[in-house]
Amino acid sequence: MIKIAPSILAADFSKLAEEVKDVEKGGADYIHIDVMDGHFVPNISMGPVVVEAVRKATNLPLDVHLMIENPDRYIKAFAEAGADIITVHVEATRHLHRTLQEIRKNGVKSGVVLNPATPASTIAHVLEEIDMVLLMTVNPGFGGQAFIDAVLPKISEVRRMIEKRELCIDIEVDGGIHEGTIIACQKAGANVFVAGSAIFNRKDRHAAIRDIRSKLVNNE
Ligand SMILES: O=C(CO)[C@@H](O)[C@H](O)COP(=O)(O)O
Repeated sequence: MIKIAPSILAADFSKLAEEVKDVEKGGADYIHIDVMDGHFVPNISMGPVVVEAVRKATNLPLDVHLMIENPDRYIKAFAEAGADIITVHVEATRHLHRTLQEIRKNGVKSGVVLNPATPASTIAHVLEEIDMVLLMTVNPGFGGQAFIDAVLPKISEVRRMIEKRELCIDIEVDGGIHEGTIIACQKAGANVFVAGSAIFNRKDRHAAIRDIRSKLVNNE
């Protein structure tokens, strides 16, 4: 199932509810929320109060990407704030298997994130515990960066790992996703596409979502 997930990091925060409603109307499938702690990544963004505010603005699933050290401390808070999917970084999580189980215990779908430099083999032991793998196609921390092509073989590798074990797990890609990069990601095996600047930097967000989606095969 193809999903388009606008990343609100690139939205206008002075009218966040309007921005979220606009992309929902324009055909978004998820709302992607980037949580940064100024420690795991060199930037600070939003926390559970923003997730709570976005929850009130839309019925779309909220896909919450935790770019924070020791995410265990905040899983309950993000679940209570209204997250539907919580993803944690392999590189920032001390006891990954336990953390992923904790996410599901809180009634939320669980996902694991890999930085561009992190090999696919690091998640082989947790595939049964997850609903989604998020493969970063930029180094996390900022919007508007250039897509790293070298991640493409890892997308195919993760897709093969999932198929070999006959699991039903989404592969999401995030960073530098736009009309020119999305096709290669789909061909490699991704089915969930995060886009920040490619959507929010355009005046007509409905057209932006439509244009991105139109590049994909089986795009319903
Ligand atoms: O997680 C991140 C950045 O760390 C992303 O979600 C960005 O927000 C994507 O922005 P674009 O590359 O699409 O502008």
